[in-house]
Amino acid sequence: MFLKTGREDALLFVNLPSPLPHVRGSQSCLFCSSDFLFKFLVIGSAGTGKSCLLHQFIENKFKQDSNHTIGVEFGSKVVNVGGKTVKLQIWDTAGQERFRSVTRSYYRGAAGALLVYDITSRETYNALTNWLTDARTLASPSIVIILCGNKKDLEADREVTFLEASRFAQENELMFLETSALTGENVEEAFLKCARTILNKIESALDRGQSDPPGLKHFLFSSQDHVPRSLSPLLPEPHALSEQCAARPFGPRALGLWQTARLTVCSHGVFCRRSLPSARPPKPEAVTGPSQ
Ligand SMILES: Nc1nc2c(ncn2[C@@H]2O[C@H](COP(=O)(O)OP(=O)(O)OP(=O)(O)O)[C@@H](O)[C@H]2O)c(=O)[nH]1
Repeated sequence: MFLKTGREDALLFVNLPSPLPHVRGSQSCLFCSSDFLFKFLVIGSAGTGKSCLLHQFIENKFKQDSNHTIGVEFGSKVVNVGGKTVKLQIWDTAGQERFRSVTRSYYRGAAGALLVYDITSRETYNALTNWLTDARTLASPSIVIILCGNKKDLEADREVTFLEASRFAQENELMFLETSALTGENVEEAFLKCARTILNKIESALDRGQSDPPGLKHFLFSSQDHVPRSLSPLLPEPHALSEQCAARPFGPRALGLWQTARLTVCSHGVFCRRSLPSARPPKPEAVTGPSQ
């Protein structure tokens, strides 16, 4: 669906026609049927249960044999948030110190993050400030972070009280939940709460008439930054989709987000790369866009 008026113009890029002609038949492209794509990170010290939280969220079951994550792992899920379909593209990072430089390279473009500590380990709680510093400096300043006190099921071994963690969250402008990847308690809530807040931010920025509010690009689409180098050669050239978009009634404000549209292609490329034809040169109108 393509929309023409003010506010919706800015949403144009997340309402691409589904399916796109050049990806027709590609059932694997979840992005095509989503209104939004948010890049999420799961960060926190080793052993806090980040991989188990992601697994519980995606598979609805506890990951029994979870090993230390090497570098990063990836998962995605389409959820419904306030009537909008949102694809969460979730990067589960390694908590071990030796991978810190690798995980630091994944912050860019993240719209949301789950910052995880283990309620039975004060050490993991004490490390939160360092993780937060990384998130605040390496991601967009508008990143939405939810603090998750995981392993809520291990009440007898608790070392961090709910009250002190909720104070920490308040002081650092974080949302807060205690979760259990084992029982599933509050796991979906954590992801959805974060996604809902991001969506509210986007919508209130657009309501204020900001077609390109600070951080919006980060919210809408992730860039190629997180695409593994091995996949990069498989991605289509940006103009493969630009041409498609240029045939649509762009409003002047939407043009301000042209660069964002180009990034969409990259996201598409990851999921639809087999269906995309080889790139054709862009038409001159693709640069200026037709007037309404
Ligand atoms: N009781 C309980 N155990 C959990 C929970 N979540 C994770 N675990 C256990 O905690 C251990 C570490 O879980 P992981 O998910 O691998 O931890 P991680 O944070 O991804 O660790 P790294 O990949 O090294 O950063 C595993 O033995 C899990 O079985 C939980 O909610 N409750």
